[in-house]
Amino acid sequence: MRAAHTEAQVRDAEAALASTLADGALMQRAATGLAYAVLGLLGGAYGRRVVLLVGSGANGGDALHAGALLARRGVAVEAVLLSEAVHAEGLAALRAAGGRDRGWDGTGPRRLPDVVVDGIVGIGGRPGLKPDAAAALAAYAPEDDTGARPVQVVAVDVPSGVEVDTGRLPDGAHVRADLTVTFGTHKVAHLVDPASPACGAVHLVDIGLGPHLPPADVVALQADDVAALLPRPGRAAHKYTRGVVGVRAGSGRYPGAGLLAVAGAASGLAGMVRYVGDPTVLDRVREAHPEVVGVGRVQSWTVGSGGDNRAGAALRAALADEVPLVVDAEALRHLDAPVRAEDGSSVPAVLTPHAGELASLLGVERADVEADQLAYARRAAQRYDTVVLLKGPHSLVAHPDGRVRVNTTGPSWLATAGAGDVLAGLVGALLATGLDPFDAAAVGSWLHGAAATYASQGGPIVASDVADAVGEVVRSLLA
Ligand SMILES: NC(=O)C1=CN([C@@H]2O[C@H](COP(=O)(O)OP(=O)(O)OC[C@H]3O[C@@H](n4cnc5c(N)ncnc54)[C@H](O)[C@@H]3O)[C@@H](O)[C@H]2O)[C@@H](O)CC1
Ligand SMILES: [K+]
Repeated sequence: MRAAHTEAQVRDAEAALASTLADGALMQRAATGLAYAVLGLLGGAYGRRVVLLVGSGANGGDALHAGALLARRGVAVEAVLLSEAVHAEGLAALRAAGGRDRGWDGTGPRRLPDVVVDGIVGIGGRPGLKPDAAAALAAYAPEDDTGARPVQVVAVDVPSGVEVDTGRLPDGAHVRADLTVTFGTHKVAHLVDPASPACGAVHLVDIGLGPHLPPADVVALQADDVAALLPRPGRAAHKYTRGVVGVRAGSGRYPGAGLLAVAGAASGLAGMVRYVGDPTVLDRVREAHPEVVGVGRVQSWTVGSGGDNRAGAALRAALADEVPLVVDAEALRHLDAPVRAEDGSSVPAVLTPHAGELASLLGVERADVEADQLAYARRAAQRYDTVVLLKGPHSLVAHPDGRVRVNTTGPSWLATAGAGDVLAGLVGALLATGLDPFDAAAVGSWLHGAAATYASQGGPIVASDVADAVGEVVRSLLA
């Protein structure tokens, strides 16, 4: 499990740990990890040039101490001090090791360095960069019109300027890193979009914080977590004990969505798939998936993918069964908050909106959701009193109690028509096997992304490729 903590949680844990250690020991651990990560990126020391952008706090102190270690190894290190007052011990260490420093006077370098280290601000930073910091960054790590850079940028702890606890980006400038070296635990911004791409690759340095950290509210499941949650048929299993998933999706207008939702549901995780819906879709489903059967009892429903104006009726029919369900696409438009069966009892559900659909569920603008995904996913989970899977490059699975699982699997090629239909069917199948909605949504989105990676191999894919690859991913997890 990759855990992401908030600034306050990190500060409490650091205080508890620091009280057991000599002064400055934690910063030394952080700076050493940072220096070795930079050395790895440089691929050597002699002849390499590193510039440190240094702000007023301990984040700048990390950069200065790492710079000292790099300078002792033979790297040419120059610190650009962006504040009158920087970490005094760090600066002394850098100077003693032969590193140079200068203030920022608006003039850029004669020759660009190999790596720029962003020690402007860490978890104590306010959003955005001050004009001096933004100008120094642009001078030492210039970008062309496409955003490409000749210089690699390593962020200390977090890319300066991003919002650490929310994953939001500021209105103004922020650092865009190739590598972020963080300490003790991940921070929310490392996992949550739109901030997470600004972190580049994230490298975690263990500074001994683990025992002092509380359970994280924001986590990302890893392969072993998913393997542990995967349903496996017992020795005495038969198709009904493994779970029956029903699909009410697709329409005369969008027959393919029905087929793809069935393909996701028919990944082999549940014991049986039923399709209930448009007769023309049913014929095509039977042709493509001869194992799929018609009306009967189910342990879960997937409703709404590629639906038409009958999606409301399909949703009501599914809710009436009072089994767990996935509510997707068109069916989302017919949901009341909180999600309840007709008799008022609560029904375990997973809503699977993309940002636009989540915006409609909450009566806000799509751009607002995209800018503040964590907050809006949590708000929807609370308002609808159910698990919400907000689909995106890093999909969020939000529980009404505030916990969130971030999905980090899947290539950009997964942004393809019908991929959401496959996901809805897959999560429905996992619900049928008995996983609770939070687990089914998180495991489903992890498998969906991993299947896309497997199918893509770095190239283009279509949605049915994703469904076809789920079995292979499950096999490798179980191996
Ligand atoms: N606390 C600890 O025990 C450890 C902290 N570490 C480092 O310490 C960092 C946190 O240090 P600090 O609490 O000193 O805070 P920061 O270094 O994040 O920065 C806070 C300082 O920057 C100024 N500032 C805030 N927003 C700014 C902005 N947008 N532009 C320019 N200046 C701004 C503030 O006035 C304050 O002086 C962590 O991110 C990590 O890098 C590590 O050394 C590990 C140990
Ligand atoms: K930073």
